[in-house]
Amino acid sequence: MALPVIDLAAPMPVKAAEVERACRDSGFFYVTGTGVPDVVKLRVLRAAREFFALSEETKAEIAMEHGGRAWRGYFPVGAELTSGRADRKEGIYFGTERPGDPRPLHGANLFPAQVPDLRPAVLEYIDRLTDVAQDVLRVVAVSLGLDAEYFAGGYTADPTVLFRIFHYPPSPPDADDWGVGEHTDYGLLTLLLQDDNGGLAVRTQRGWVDAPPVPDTFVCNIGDMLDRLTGGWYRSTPHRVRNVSGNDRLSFPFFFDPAFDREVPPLPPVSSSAGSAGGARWDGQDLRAFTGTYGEYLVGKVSKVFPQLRGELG
Ligand SMILES: O=C(O)CCC(=O)C(=O)O
Ligand SMILES: [Fe+2]
Repeated sequence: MALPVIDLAAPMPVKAAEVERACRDSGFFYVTGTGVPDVVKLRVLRAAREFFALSEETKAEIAMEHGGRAWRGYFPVGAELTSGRADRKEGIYFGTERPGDPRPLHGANLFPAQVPDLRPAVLEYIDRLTDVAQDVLRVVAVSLGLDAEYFAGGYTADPTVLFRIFHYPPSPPDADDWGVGEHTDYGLLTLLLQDDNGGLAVRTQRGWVDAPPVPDTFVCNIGDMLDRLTGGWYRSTPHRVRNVSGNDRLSFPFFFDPAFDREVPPLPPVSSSAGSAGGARWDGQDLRAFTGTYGEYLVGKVSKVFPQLRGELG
């Protein structure tokens, strides 16, 4: 029942077969052998913990309201919605540091003066994880019968990178709200670092399966774009979080998505049964029906998450 662990240092044919199996099954697996040093993870964990311990007033100095259309900054507990319902979490939104880039969801990050190490920690983490994501996509490409550089030379040559740090306060055991309500991710690939507390669960074909922390790994999951590109051959699977550990939980999802200005047409079918393989999607949406750039798709999605900021994205 446990989710598989895939070693990125394994020979390509081995890892490609494992990735294919995992992506057709739940779309969730762990990656190890990524080469990301512990210090890079510890540094971002430590700085995040320091940030969330600040007063609400201090944290609000980098509130998302100050991030404009770059869609960056801090949001307090209860401000972010999943499927219209408030999540029990607070967090900070980041992305690739690109001061002056006027596109929605691009631009400069907001960093807190009170935790000076957060800036270098986050920027280093984003750099490292960008390399890991390109590596995972090489394996995904090969698993689909494509050239290893298919993504890096195309959809993700200039990727849309969003990085978030979440703090989930403890939920009582009988809570009926969620840290993050059930959802799928929007893009190609998500890589998640989490602390020791657990709480993430995945809705597989066999029922809900926990994705607890596993040392020296990231949780990796396929997003809607890869589901769409493969006509449902690879599944973007619903997941949710409830932190019943009794402790404060920190998690670090890194979203790796197609270039903002690119159209994302479906790939050629990988097999005669691909396209119908997945059956109806969990939310009844037909991802293949979408046309336009990835940016248009993404802006439509995120404006539902923070309705009060919708105007910024216009
Ligand atoms: O915090 C987690 O474990 C998962 C977060 C998540 O699913 C998301 O941000 O899309
Ligand atoms: Fe997610």
